[in-house]
Amino acid sequence: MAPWGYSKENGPATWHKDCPIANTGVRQSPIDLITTGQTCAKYDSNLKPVIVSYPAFSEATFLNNGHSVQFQPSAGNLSELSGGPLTKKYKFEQFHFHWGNNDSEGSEHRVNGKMYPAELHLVHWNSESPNFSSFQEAVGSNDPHALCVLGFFLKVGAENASLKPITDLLSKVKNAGSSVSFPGKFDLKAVLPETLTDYYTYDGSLTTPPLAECVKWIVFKEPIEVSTAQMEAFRAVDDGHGKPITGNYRPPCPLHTRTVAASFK
Ligand SMILES: NS(=O)(=O)N=C1NCCCN1
Ligand SMILES: [Zn+2]
Repeated sequence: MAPWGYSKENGPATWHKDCPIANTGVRQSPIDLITTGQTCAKYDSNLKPVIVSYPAFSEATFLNNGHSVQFQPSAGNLSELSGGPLTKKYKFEQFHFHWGNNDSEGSEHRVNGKMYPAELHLVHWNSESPNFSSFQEAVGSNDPHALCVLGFFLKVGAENASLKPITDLLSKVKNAGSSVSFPGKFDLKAVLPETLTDYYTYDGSLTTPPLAECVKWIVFKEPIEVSTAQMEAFRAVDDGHGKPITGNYRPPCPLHTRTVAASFK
């Protein structure tokens, strides 16, 4: 089968052919985060702020893999995540983005049906588990919380100086399969809001094949601002078939019996 993607021929509606869990899974991601009514997110006063320890990365690869652009530091990186709903420490693996070809679509998670123009995912794996000792092993582990992904919505506004080193690099990885070694240091901490207190959290999956149901999702309420020019830079990245990636987001999946917790009222 042709590698998966987001076109009519290989997009989310076809992924079940190689990944049956796409249709049979009961904890698939993304979801629509509903804030009022029956199945809405429930405030949980026990939810603490998320704690990140992200020393500036000094060595990383920035890659266009044909379905997103991802920033992956070298194996030695010491960046860690804890707190929030987590009981363990997680190691940073990579970050990547999902976006649309206009400002009314692009995020994977939605809030009361509203999509943002893009969504940033920071991917981590549980580094304290006795059952695996790498990201790839974590994905294949069947552990319900092997991974933790932090999701941040992007909205159009002022230019984001902290993300500029990334958005300025997009033209260098325009072609699918291309990658560059990230020049200099990158301070991911500076991209994030200062306090990581207000978020939704639920048990879900990877939103791309293999769609493994091993992710503790933490999606932050406050969007991060980027400029129109920065959004346009994402929309110029190619998918390997000579076309721009025009919407690398999976539609929302059924909640089934899951509940969503909110760390804020
Ligand atoms: N969009 S997602 O859920 O983070 N999906 C991922 N798939 C494999 C690599 C890490 N992330
Ligand atoms: Zn993602």
